[in-house]
Amino acid sequence: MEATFKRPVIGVIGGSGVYELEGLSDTRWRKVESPFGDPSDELFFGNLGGVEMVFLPRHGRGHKIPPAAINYRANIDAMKRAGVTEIISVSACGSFEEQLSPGTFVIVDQFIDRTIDRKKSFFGTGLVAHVSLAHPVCSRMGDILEDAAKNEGIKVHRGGTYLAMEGPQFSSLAESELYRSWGCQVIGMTNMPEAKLAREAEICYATVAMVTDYDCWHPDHDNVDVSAIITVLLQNSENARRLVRSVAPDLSKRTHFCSAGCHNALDNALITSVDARDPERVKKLDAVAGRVL
Ligand SMILES: CSC[C@H]1O[C@H](OP(=O)(O)O)[C@H](O)[C@@H]1O
Ligand SMILES: Nc1ncnc2[nH]cnc12
Repeated sequence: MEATFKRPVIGVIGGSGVYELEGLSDTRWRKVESPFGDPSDELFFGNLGGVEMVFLPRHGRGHKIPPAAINYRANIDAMKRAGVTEIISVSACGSFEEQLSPGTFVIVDQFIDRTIDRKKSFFGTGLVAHVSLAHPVCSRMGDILEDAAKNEGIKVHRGGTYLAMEGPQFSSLAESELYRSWGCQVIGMTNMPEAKLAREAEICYATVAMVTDYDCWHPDHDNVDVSAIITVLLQNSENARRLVRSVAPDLSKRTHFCSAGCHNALDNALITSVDARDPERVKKLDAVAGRVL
């Protein structure tokens, strides 16, 4: 079915240390029901100079949910139901490179998924789909985020591979060295399967990975711990807020579907013949895949 153009609604998924989005008007927290279960929290709706915004704290307000227990499917499904067309993921991360020092914002462009115990697809038995993840983040959003960060005087690095680990423990030194030898730039515990699910839901997705530490490989820096991460995050939260405020109007200027193809990710993805589909699964996919069902 032809896609119908929907006006941009900017979603923000806030990670560690980012539990609210200030500076919006007409704000309200509202529960959004999902057939995939409970999202991490209510969604926070608001308006930023005419731009519709929807915010979700990934770990819930008060940081109650660990990375592996986050219901990523419910979160993305709820965002889709709320009309969100592009998601900015704001995440804390460890750095594998000397020059990516704490405080640097990395606009990630690739992922390696080492998570093991998470639901990673909306599809499955009864309705099988395979989307492309060759380019797992939206390059158009990446361009806008990079320009905005530079304009705001934020130290930004364009491109980089985010190693998604299962956690909740941080890496061993051997793992940290392994990921460095693979050429990864940053490490975190949450952006997979989030990015995969956003792609299946045809929502543009971009990660702003805020470096908080050097994990445990750097001989001149202490091994990462939560208090060090929070200290850096608090120092950087104003930068994160300025970046979001600065990109929202630019993202909302889009008058066509995403030029990078995110809004058409399901065009050639479904493989189960119509008569073999499980009606129950099809029903749950009304928001995520209704366009192609
Ligand atoms: C608080 S330390 C580890 C924690 O921080 C990152 O969370 P998020 O990606 O939501 O900012 C990392 O992925 C871990 O979940
Ligand atoms: N070193 C690290 N490893 C995993 N997740 C992180 N989040 C912030 N720093 C991290």
